[in-house]
Amino acid sequence: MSQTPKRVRVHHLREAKTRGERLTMLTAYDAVTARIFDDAGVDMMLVGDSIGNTMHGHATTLPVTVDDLIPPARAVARARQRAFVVVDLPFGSYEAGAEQALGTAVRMMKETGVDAVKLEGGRRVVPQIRALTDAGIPVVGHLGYTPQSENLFGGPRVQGRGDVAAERLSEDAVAIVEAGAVAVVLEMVPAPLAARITEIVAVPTIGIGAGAQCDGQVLVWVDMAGMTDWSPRFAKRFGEVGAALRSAAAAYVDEVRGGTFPDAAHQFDA
Ligand SMILES: Nc1nc(=O)c2c([nH]1)NC[C@@H]1CN(c3ccc(C(=O)N[C@@H](CCC(=O)O)C(=O)O)cc3)CN21
Ligand SMILES: CC(C)C(=O)C(=O)O
Ligand SMILES: [Mg+2]
Repeated sequence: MSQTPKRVRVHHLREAKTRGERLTMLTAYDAVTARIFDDAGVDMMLVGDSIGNTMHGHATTLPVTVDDLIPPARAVARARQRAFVVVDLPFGSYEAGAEQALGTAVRMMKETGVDAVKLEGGRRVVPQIRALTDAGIPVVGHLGYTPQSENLFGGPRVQGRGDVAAERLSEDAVAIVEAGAVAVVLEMVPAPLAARITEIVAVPTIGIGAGAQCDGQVLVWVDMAGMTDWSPRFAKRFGEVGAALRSAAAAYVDEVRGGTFPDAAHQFDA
């Protein structure tokens, strides 16, 4: 008899950090993959705005809307048995201020069943994080290279190099944690700086291209599984699922064309 595993809840994140247990996070955009990742023991699933450049065929995350993210977030939350589910607040849905962020986040919570929302930025989003936290909505922060600001950064670049930038990034981390962030994603941050931020904040840091000293790691699942021709340097391919899928589809095409599928086992008698 299979038992439903105990759900990862917000307080488990801080407990994992205290115990020195590393947290694992992957993106998920649908129920099929969410079930597989949950079953594999992934602690947290992110319905990321990376759905834009992965599943929706955009070049970046910028065109992604709240309406784009709600159905996938609902599917992942529904499929989840154990993992903590987070949805990104997409570009343009929270920057204007606490009121806009609250409207977006409340809608996400009401319509999807996720556990938390994630938004990008440091001190500039402190009022938003405070308002959501006050409303009972857990917020995950995101610092370093924040892809929604790629036009300002001039592309994907490591953030926090040099003493001044490192100090600014550390202060941003402290500020968003003080505002209520329950975890902080650190993207493309020099490993020693990510290690220092990990030491000074009480909530878990989740790294992506931020070294091994973070409290957890996150990857975009299509990068992790080897579904694409190219992925960022920090993303290791842990499988060749793209090649496996291509070969399954090619075998299907061959058998249909050759008349060997469907066979007796896959059709119905009169
Ligand atoms: N598939 C995918 N994987 C990701 O990790 C990811 C997304 N999509 N979309 C949202 C953001 C955007 N990210 C990106 C996108 C591009 C690079 C990139 O082009 N990196 C180059 C240069 C890095 C450097 O300056 O050293 C690389 O060669 O890795 C990195 C992170 C990370 N996130
Ligand atoms: C890269 C991760 C952290 C993310 O924000 C996303 O997948 O959208
Ligand atoms: Mg994102």
